[in-house]
Order: sequence, then C-alpha cells, then structure tokens
Amino acid sequence: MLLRIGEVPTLVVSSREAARAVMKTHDTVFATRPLRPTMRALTNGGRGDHHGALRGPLAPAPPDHHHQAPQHAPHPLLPRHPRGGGRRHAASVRRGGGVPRPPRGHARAAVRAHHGHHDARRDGRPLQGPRGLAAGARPLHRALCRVQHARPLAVLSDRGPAQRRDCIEIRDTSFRILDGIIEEHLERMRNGGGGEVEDLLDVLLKVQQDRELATPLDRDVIKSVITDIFAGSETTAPTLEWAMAELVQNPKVMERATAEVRNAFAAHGSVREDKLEEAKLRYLPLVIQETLRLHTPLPFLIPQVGQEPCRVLGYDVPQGITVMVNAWALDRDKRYWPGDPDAFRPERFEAAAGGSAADFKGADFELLPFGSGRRMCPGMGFCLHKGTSSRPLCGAVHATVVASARVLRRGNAVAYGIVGMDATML
Ligand code: HEM
Repeated sequence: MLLRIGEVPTLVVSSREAARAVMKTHDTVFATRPLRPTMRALTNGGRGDHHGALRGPLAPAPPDHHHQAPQHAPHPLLPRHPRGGGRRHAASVRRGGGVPRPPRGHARAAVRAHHGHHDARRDGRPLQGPRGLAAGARPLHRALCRVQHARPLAVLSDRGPAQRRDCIEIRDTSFRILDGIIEEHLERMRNGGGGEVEDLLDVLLKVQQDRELATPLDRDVIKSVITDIFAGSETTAPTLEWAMAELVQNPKVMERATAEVRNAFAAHGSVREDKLEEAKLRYLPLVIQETLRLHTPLPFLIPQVGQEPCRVLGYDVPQGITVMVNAWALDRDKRYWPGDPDAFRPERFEAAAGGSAADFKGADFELLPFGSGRRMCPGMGFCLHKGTSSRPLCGAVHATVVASARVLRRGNAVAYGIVGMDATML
C-alpha cells in the first residue's frame, strides 16, 4: 500500500511475503533509516549511528556502513545475537580482527544501565556509580524522556522550523547534562576510580580510549549511545505492562503460569532470578511471546528508506521511498494466526500441541516484534534470557512476570503494576 504521510511517500508492508522481500531479499537496499531535517536536528545528524557504536533507534546509517559491518563481530557492549553469533550487530572493529568478548561484568554494567535510571534502590546506576540518583540523573531522565517523546513525530514528518527548534533545544539539554556526567566520570577515572562500581559510562569511556578502534567513539557518539539505551525502556516497559494486564484478564493463563512458577521455585521458597535457567519454565516464555505478538511495542517497527530502485513482489519501488512494516497487521492476520488472532492465547505457540513454531528472532516474518535484517533490534539480546526450553525467554520481561506471580498471590496485582513496574524490570 502506498500512503502519503504529509509529503512523504510511504510504502506500507502488511504481508509475510512482502516483509521478507523488504527485510531479507532487499535487506541492503532498505538498510537505511530516513533522516529528514527534524530527525537530523534531534539526533545531531544521526551521529550515534554513523560511527557504528550502538545503532541509533531512529537514526539512519549509510548503507555502506552496514555493508562493511563484520558478520561476526558483536559490539563489546552488546550480547551476542541469539542466532547467528551477533552477525546483525553493526560494530566498531579492531583493525585486523573482530572485537574480543568483554569481561562479563561489562555486559552486565550495560544491561543494568538500561534499567537503572528507573529506581535508585536497585544497583543499576548507569551513569552515577554508587551515588545513584543523587546528582544529575533526575534531570537527565527528564531530558531523555523528552527526546523519546519527540522521536516518533520527528521520524515520520517535518512540521517546520518550530519543531526543529524544539528538537535542537531538547537535544542540547540532554547533551549538556550528559557532558557534565561525562566530565565527572573522567575526573573519577583520572583519580583512579576510588574503588567505585563500574557503570556503563565507564565502559564506554574505556572503549573510547582504545586507540585501536577503526571507528573511534567520540563524545557525541557516547551521548547518542546512552540516549539509545534509554530508548529501550520505551519498549520493555509497555511489554511488561501488557503481560501483567493479560495475566490479570485471563485467569486460566494466570493459573497455569503461576502454578508453573510456584512449582519450579518450590524448593527455593521464593522466586529467584538467578535460578531462572534451571527452573526450566516452558509456559511463561509462551506468555511473553504472545504478549509481544498481540502488543508489539513498535507496531510499524522503525521506518526504513530505499537507497536504490528495486522490485518488491513484482511492484516497482522507487529510490528514496520510506517503508514501514505493519507488524500490528501481521500479528492479527488470520492467515498466520488461524481462528482467533485477537485472543490472548499463549497455547498457540505450543508446537507439541500443533501450534505455531514461529519465534520472534527475525526469521519468521509473521512475528516481528524486534524486526528483522540488518536493522533488527540490537537490544533484543538485552531482553533475552536463554532458557532451557527450546524458546528463548525474555530476560527482563520474564524476571518481572515471574516476580509478579509472587505478588499476585498476595492479591496485590494492580498496585504492583502501577507502583512496581519500572522498579523491577531487571
Ligand atoms: C521488549 C523490548 C524491545 C522491543 C520489542 C524492541 C523492538 C525494536 C524494533 C521493532 C526495532 C526496529 C527493528 C527494525 O526496524 O527491523 C528496534 C530497534 C532498535 N532497538 Fe529495540 N526493542 C526492545 C528493546 C530494546 C532495548 C532494551 C534496547 C537497548 C538497550 C533497544 C535498542 C534498539 C536500537 C538501538 C534500535 C535501532 C536499530 C537500528 O536502527 O539499526 N531495544 N527495537
């Protein structure tokens, strides 16, 4: 379907075949995000992306960047891609070889960083070390929220100079706060770190000082990476909320999930995140998968733009056209989800009972909560927790749903949902 959004010709893709054509067959043609003037203002010219640090959620990358991206070199801050060893991660590479895996602590620091700003009680503290939210984190959080709110409009349209001025002000505010925090960190590092806990920014600054990086991380890139990681909570948090809401509204699903969790953790007396793997949960991952299907946080994924003319399912697609994959429609299409696509039914993924074998890792084009291809979500690995079942668990989401089963037992679901959601994402 061809739409005009304002003056932007936009191709909307709503079938599995068309999604495969765009995201797999012509992956390199559509590997770029549109960068209109408003988005350019908000993202400082899309800089976070051009340097291949952590791909910017709504920022474009030149296609050659993706062509050159090494196939097996995940970024030091990103966990490996669960299928394909990180091949989709655009990465900064050392000259003459792939990036060695960082010590485990670095990955943990990065993961914690993503969630830490939500709650000082947890030990995340992404940018503030052990001082938690004491100094600049609250203003930073506010500033980054403004960035997140400005992004969807900026990626879709240009509404003129006033919108651009707003975006520049929003960007400058967040960058100014980040500059202050970076200076504090550098000062601390110069003084030997004072034995404080290493956080995400420490990791980034250390990577920056690695002179062998072929694509250097400059300060603007670091600021963009941090902004991007915060953006990840815009998808994780609603997924959690929907998982809770569906559990509350579907007592049978709740009963089965709760029974599984109680049973698995009976020996421990309480739910423990560090025991998730050995708990061998099988039903709860299906609850999360069904939540991602029915409430996919980015219903049109993130727009891409064609770099050269091509043919998609026999149709000529001109260069420069914006493409949006309608994941929302795919998720509700009776061809792929027979019978009751609107119903919340985790059992539909029970392969042993004849259910769908589709998963959300980008190979099944009817289920694309994390997208697919070169621009697939690089944060998926942050959310995944490799379970012992054949399906991956969604780590952050999973841990919260598990924890909620405990709280729900006390009949406190709503209070938990409202008060505790962000605080317990990890
Ligand atoms: C439930 C959790 C999440 C969902 C459902 C999700 C979904 C998505 C989707 C659909 C895309 C666009 C993919 C495409 O166009 O093919 C995307 C891109 C992206 N996501 Fe996520 N995401 C999640 C969590 C995260 C987290 C935790 C992070 C960061 C730590 C993150 C960072 C990014 C980035 C940087 C991009 C842009 C990739 C690019 O443009 O190349 N996401 N995400």
